[in-house]
Amino acid sequence: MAPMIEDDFVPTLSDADDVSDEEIEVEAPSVPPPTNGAKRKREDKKKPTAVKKQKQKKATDDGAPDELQDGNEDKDSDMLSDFEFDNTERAAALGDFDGWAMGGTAGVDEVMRIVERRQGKAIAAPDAPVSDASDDGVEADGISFEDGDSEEVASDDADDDEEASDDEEGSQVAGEDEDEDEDVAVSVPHPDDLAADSASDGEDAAEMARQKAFFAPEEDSKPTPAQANGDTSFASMSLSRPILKGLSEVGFTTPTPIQRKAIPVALEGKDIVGGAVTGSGKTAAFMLPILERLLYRPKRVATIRVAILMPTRELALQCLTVAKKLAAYTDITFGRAIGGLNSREQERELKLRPDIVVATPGRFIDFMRNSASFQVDKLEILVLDEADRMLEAGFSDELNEILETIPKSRQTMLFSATMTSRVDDLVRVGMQRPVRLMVDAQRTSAEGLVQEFVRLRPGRESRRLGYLMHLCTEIHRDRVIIFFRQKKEAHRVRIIFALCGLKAAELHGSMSQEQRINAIESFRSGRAAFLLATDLASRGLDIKGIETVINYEAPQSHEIYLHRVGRTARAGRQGISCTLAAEPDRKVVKAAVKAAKAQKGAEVRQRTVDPTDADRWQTRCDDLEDEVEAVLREEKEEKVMAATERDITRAENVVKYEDEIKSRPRKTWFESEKDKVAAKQRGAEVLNGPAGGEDGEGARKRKGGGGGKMSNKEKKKLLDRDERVAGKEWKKGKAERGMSGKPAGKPAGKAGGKPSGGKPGGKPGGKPSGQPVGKPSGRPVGRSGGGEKKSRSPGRKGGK
Ligand SMILES: Nc1ncnc2c1ncn2[C@@H]1O[C@H](COP(=O)(O)OP(=O)(O)OP(=O)(O)O)[C@@H](O)[C@H]1O
Repeated sequence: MAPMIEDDFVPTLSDADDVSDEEIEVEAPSVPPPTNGAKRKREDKKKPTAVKKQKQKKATDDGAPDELQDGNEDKDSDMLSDFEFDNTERAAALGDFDGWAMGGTAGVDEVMRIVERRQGKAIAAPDAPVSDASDDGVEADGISFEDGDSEEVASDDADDDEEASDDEEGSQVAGEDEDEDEDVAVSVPHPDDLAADSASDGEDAAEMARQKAFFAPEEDSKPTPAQANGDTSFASMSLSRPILKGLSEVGFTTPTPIQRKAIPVALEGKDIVGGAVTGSGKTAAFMLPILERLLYRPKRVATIRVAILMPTRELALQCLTVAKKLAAYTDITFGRAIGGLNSREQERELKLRPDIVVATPGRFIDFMRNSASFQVDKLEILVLDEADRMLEAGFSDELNEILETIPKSRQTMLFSATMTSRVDDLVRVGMQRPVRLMVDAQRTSAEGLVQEFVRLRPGRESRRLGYLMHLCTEIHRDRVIIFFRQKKEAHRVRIIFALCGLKAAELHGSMSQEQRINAIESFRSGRAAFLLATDLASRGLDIKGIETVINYEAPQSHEIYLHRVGRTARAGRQGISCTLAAEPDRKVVKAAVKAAKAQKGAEVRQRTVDPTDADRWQTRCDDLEDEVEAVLREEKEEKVMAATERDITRAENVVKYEDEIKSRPRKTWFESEKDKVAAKQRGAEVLNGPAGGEDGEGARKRKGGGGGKMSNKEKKKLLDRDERVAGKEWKKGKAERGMSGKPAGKPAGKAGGKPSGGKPGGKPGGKPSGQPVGKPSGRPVGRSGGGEKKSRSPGRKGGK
């Protein structure tokens, strides 16, 4: 039985910390901590005023030396009464709370500009409403970007988290438009589906036994006195006043089921594997106990205590916004390590050692390696949101490096709407007897979701766009997110929407971060009625009032389908998903319909579209083909011109700031471009089946349309191989890892790295430093001192 949490006693972070005077002396909050190596000298060095000014500008200043160096609705009537939110009170407050109200320059729309320019002289506007896109807009609120458009930068951009987007969009490297044709995701079974399909009863039983041994039994926490009296509010959960004030500010009065389960367990410091349907409040489920525990941290020494890792930059930004709002009445501090945003600015924030760092893995590693002031050796809590995604092959290298650097002795929490319970996946993360908290049955969709399917009969697949246009002009006309498998297709359809006068924005990995955020802002604010996105946007995005999700094609797996359709019908609201289902989409559609039928209360319906309506639109779109090509050409020309201008500015800056640039130590990179491509390939293989060797033949055949199913032997082989690779990676020693594909120059062991604040790791004979109270003891600590900061790698990429 879990111990009762007394009103006045909440286990705190680092209660066991031995805070020495030495630490206090060296760690004045605003002064960067002393450290070893050349990097410190650089940080201490006064920068020229010109450079400072440059840094304050947004990333659109292509020539700034930083960039050179960094190269790198409320339809409240729709609320379900049994969703256990307090609807009445929330309605008023929630109207104001929007995790995406973070600014952005909505309206900077290249496609619209080109289309309008061309429409002025070329084609007559169709009889549809005309877009009012303009170039004015609100300035981004505290977000500055890196120049993601530069090819030179992109090729060096090891801190870029494009893995997330690119994996989801196929194996293509962002920015390489020429290769788009290779970016075709073949409709083949997802390995998870295969595993589920092929698992024999014997394997099931063995896995169940392993899970029983691996997970701690879930115990009901003893109700607090308030709860015993029937109080189900947050106030009954022993949360402190500042947290309750934050909650009331955002209008959360009653915990959702996952929050009710997770908060007490997380407050005890236990590891958690949590799963609950999309839009059910998982973010607050891990954030609230973290904030509560941080209230009781020792405050004399600033230390990074919590890292929250997300698979995409947009999610990280969203999570940060929500966290800051919940923490509005506390003194808890936040930092970012998010790809695509200005890294100097983030580095400055991180130097202050914020309590919580919200990060994407690539940028997190970049700071671990290249910023001496980024100390993660005192990390006490690690959260992986969208954890099943983070555990996929595309992220395994990053995750391994992070896990081997941060203290083994920590609390780890994993959350996702499609959370895996497979022990092999979870063992990798180094969890200790985690508590499994699965609120909803596996593979369920939100209660308020109606799932529509439009069947495209054989021979009518080529009319897909005609169907989409009909749906978007006649049926689902506002607050619609449309998912595509390929960036290229999303962009093409975006141009067609613009040519037809439909207000749309697009979101995919070939866009700069600034464009990505502007696209979300444009959709969020209602300037764009449609958001045309790839699976970059399928997970986690919480944009208020999305009424409909359209799947232009079904995604690769049922899991991704659930995440996509989960962008609507969130937090007890109603929503519709509409999937265009032709023969290649069969497998996923079948799984979705089967799951929905098994789910009590889930509504599935078939929508019929008159073929002549679809044909009329298709003909119209076909007629626009030449115009689409012309727009694409103009876009390309503008890109080339912009790149040339950037090169000139860059060259001028190299000359102008030569001394400053040379004085900086070079960065080390987590992955070379080649490594990145290889990692993406591995991710794509896991999703689509291997592309080379014996298995590759099968994959090629499938891609070519022949033989769509993997044999049982192929499935087993794929799974076995993944398990072997994962197990090996995790067990490998540092030295061994250093020799196998990790970037050259990475030290195999500790090289004089001093833990943050000069405190030696681990109290002699005591609990390892940073071990939260209430944490089950006995976690094997694989490294001395609960984590050493890696020394800066002498390895250098490229050579200036
Ligand atoms: N206790 C609560 N009361 C009212 N609204 C809530 C509560 N908790 C969360 N919400 C709202 O529910 C919505 C969904 O929350 P959140 O984004 O955390 O869902 P999620 O479970 O992480 O979804 P996904 O699986 O898609 O990432 C948000 O708009 C949030 O503001």
